[in-house]
Formats: sequence, structure tokens, C-alpha cells
Amino acid sequence: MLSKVLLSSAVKAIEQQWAQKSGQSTYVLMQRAGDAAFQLIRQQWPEFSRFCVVAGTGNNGGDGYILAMLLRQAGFMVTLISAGESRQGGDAERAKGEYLKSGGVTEMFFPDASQQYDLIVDALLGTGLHGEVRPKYVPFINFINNSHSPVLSLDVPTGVDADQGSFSQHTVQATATLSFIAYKPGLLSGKARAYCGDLHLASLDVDVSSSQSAMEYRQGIRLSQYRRDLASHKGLFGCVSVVGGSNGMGGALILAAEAAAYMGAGWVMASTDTQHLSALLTRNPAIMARGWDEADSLVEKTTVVVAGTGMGRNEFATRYLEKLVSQAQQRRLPVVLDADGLFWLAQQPREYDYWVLTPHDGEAARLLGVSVSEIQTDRVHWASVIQKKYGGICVLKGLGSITCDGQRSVINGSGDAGMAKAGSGDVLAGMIGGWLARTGRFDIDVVSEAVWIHGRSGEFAALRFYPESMQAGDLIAALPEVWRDQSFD
Ligand SMILES: NC(=O)C1=CN([C@@H]2O[C@H](COP(=O)(O)OP(=O)(O)OC[C@H]3O[C@@H](n4cnc5c(N)ncnc54)[C@H](O)[C@@H]3O)[C@@H](O)[C@H]2O)[C@@H](O)CC1
Ligand SMILES: Nc1ncnc2c1ncn2[C@@H]1O[C@H](COP(=O)(O)OP(=O)(O)O)[C@@H](O)[C@H]1O
Ligand SMILES: [K+]
Repeated sequence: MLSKVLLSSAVKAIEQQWAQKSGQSTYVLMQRAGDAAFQLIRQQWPEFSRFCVVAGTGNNGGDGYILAMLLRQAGFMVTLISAGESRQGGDAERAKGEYLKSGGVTEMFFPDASQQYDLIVDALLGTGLHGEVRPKYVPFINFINNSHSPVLSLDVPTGVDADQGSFSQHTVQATATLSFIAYKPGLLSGKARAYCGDLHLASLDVDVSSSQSAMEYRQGIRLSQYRRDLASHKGLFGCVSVVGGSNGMGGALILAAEAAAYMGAGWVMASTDTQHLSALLTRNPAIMARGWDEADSLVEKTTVVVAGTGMGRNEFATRYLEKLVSQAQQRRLPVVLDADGLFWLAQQPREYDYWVLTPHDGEAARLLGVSVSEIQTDRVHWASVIQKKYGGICVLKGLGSITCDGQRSVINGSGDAGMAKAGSGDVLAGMIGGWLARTGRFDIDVVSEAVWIHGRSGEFAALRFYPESMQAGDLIAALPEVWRDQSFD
């Protein structure tokens, strides 16, 4: 469910340790990498027979030479385009030598446009990339991207910085990426994640369990630990107070409140502008609702607060949030702060150990006073900076949302592009609040579980309604499918 995420330098160190411990050459790992790519191709695309491998001068190119040799030996047509002489004396030169010895040839020029390939393999640059791709490599990247064939990138799409997730002006758009030994953080989040296409991992039989890393990748949850006791009663599953929804923004509040209810919370209490009450109660009569003029204090049984969705940014919202947050702080209640709540926080910065802040890149930029593009150059880093400044747990939303508690960072592996619509974030805030209440816990594991559940419900909603048509409310409606699929048993 959680796998280790390692920086490139840590992977390189592990390779060296592995060689020392096993008494084998790192060349064996290159052979395993080439073999893993061969196996993936046979499994994913068994009908493909014409391949083009574009190989660089470093070890990423070495992986490409091994793969090209295996494809040739299996009887397939292989064109190998070499971007230059392999680095002398290393594993890559040896791999190229083996490829040539087996009868393979290298091309220094691009085939003419009439030549069709079933698959292009990008073995140009991997974790050795530093900075912008140098001009020499640009024609190779253009050749790959203009080929109209599926592209498999080895380890990293050329142009992506595997650690930070920044990318060059010229970057390979892969159909699939096969990463070696461990996931690297830059591949899992933001736009760089989209360059990877489908992401696969080949461990190369290298054990990374003893390596120290504060980063993990979530690809599922273990629901069985949360099975309800037969003798359960609602008091065991908390009470979420959801506050927000000013004039014209009632939907945000309704979505957050209903999402909390569908996560299994014992009670959900919504406080909002009175104009929204009948809509809320018509949609879901199980939610307790009241106007927020009279609800200026938290109800006694509240165990979790969700605040800020559709709250507005006027003086009333500021006063209300001041009061609400200080009451919650006095009672040490978890607070999920989203949307206009984050706007308020950026104006009135303060720390609290028990809140979950859920900014997207734009809100993150405002919370830190930096540009949005800066946030996007290293999302894992900036999530931890927000956490350090404001305390609690930060969820930096977007493709590959990052949950950070100051000790660990969990990158999320679920989601769908159909979630890129207004309202999805309101649903997330409600789901996190509901899950905190439902589990009675406040830690990075439960928060990152809620983030994963939200993304998974997006996947189910996309299956049912297509990414174009799915609505934020469909994420809530898809929750029963998540429960069934993951199983509480
Ligand atoms: N034996 C090993 O160490 C193993 C390494 N593996 C592969 O090795 C790769 C890492 O190999 P390397 O460290 O040789 O690095 P790469 O093969 O990724 O790239 C190194 C080359 O890229 C050049 N370069 C760096 N920045 C550039 C830029 N901005 N523009 C153009 N060229 C640039 C460097 O001068 C160097 O020649 C991994 O991604 C993985 O594919 C795997 O084979 C597993 C085993
Ligand atoms: N392409 C995507 N892939 C995965 N998740 C996405 C994608 N786009 C958006 N999301 C998720 O949808 C939610 C959108 O939140 P946000 O932008 O705050 O929307 P709003 O506040 O309008 O409801 C976030 O949880 C985000 O991670
Ligand atoms: K590559």
C-alpha cells in the first residue's frame, strides 16, 4: 500500500552497497534493468514486433543497449539510434559492446518518416540529467515525441528531473515509464507525473527496505483495520462540524458536508448561510443544519471541524474564522482548513498542531509568498515548507497530492483528470474531516488515506460518467464502490 520513494542519489548509493555486499558488478543491475524492460514490453504489448531504441551516452543508454539486444535475440526488428559514444570504461560501454557483439548495429541518423515503429524506447537520459536538456539532445527528443508511436521511457522520461519533478522545455512524453529499484519523488507529482504515462516499477531484486527515506507512495489502503463492531453506536464515529457557504457558494458547503457524512462520521453538523438550509436538507436530511448567525460557537459534541469552503473573504468571514479557530484550538480539535480558510490564514499566519491545510498550488504560493511556478518546481519540498511554517499536516493538492506532517511525506497514487473541476476540493476537505472523525485519529496515515480514497472515488466516477461529465458530487456517490472494492473484511 505504501512503497518507499528514494532520491536518485540514494538509489545510486544502494546500487553501490548492493554490489559490495553481493560481490557482483553493477553491470548485473543494468542487465536486470534491460531484462525488466523486455518483460514489460512482452506483457503490455505482446503483438508489437518493430522497435526503435534511442540510447544516450550514460547508464540509461546502457539499459537501452541491453534491451535492444534482448529484443533482437527474440527475433524482433530493432533500430538503435545512438546519441553518441558511451561513457568509457563504465557499464554503458560494456552494454554497447555486448549489443554490437550480438550482431546489433547503431544508427547515427534518424530513419525517414515513412519508417513505422510499434514502440519507441527512450533510453536517452535518466537520473543523470542536470538542468535543462542540452541542445545536442533536442533533435532526439523531437524525434521521439513526433513519432506518433507509443513511447516507453526507461527509468525517467528524458527531460524530467527525477528528484524535483521539474522538467526541461524539451521533455519526452511517455506512454509508459519503467522506473528502476525505487520510485523517485519527481516522477510522482505534478506535471512531471503526466510526462510518465503509466508508471511501472522494477525492483531489480534490490532490497530497499533498510534505506532511510521520509517519502512514501500510496497505492492503496488497508480497510480491514476499520471494520465496524457489531455493537457500534454513532458516538464512536465522531461529529464533524462543517462551516462555510456564504452567498452564492452554498454548493461548496453542501459538498463538503455530504462528503463527511459518506465517510462514515457519526454526525455531521453544517453551519451556513440560512439561504442554503433547505437545499442542504432536501439533498441530505441526515445532516443537521443551522444558520451560522446563531451558530457562532461550536456544538459541544464536535470532534472535527471543516472550515473555509465557500466561506467568502469579507469581514464577517474573517471574524467568524478567528472565533471558530480559537475555540477549536482551546479544545485541541482537528480543523480541516480549505479554500477561503486558507486565504484567511495567509493574511493572519499562525501555527496549530492539529490542522490539516489543503492548498492547491495557487493557495500554496499565497501561503508562502512565492510564485506558483516555483511551487511546481519541487512540490514535495514546498509541501514541507508550508507544514513547517503553519504546523499540523499539509496536503498539497493536484496530480500526486502530497501529505506532509514534518516527518514524512506521502505522495498519492490515485486520481483522475476528470477531478480537475470546481467542487472536487470541497469534497476532499469533507472527506478528510469525515475520515478523521470516523477513525478518531489525527496522523499522516489517516489523512493520506482520505486523500487516496478521494482519488480512488474519482477513478470510479470517471468510469461511470467519463472524465468530461463527472461532477464533484459523483465522487461522493462513488464512495460505496471504493468501500466494496477495498473491503472492510
Ligand atoms: N549500474 C547502474 O548504476 C545502474 C544504472 N541504471 C540506469 O542508469 C541511469 C543513470 O545513469 P547515469 O548516471 O549514467 O546518467 P544518465 O544515463 O541519465 O545520463 C548521464 C549522461 O547525461 C549527461 N547529461 C547530464 N545532464 C544533461 C543535460 N542537461 N543535457 C544533456 N546531457 C546531460 C551526462 O553528461 C552524462 O553523460 C538510471 O537512470 C538508470 O536508467 C540502471 O541500469 C540500473 C543500474
Ligand atoms: N488531474 C488530476 N488528477 C488527480 N487529481 C486531481 C486532478 N485535478 C484535480 N485533482 C484533485 O481534485 C481536487 C481539486 O481541488 P481544488 O482545485 O481545490 O478544487 P475546488 O476548490 O474548486 O473544489 C484536489 O484534491 C486535486 O488533487
Ligand atoms: K529515459
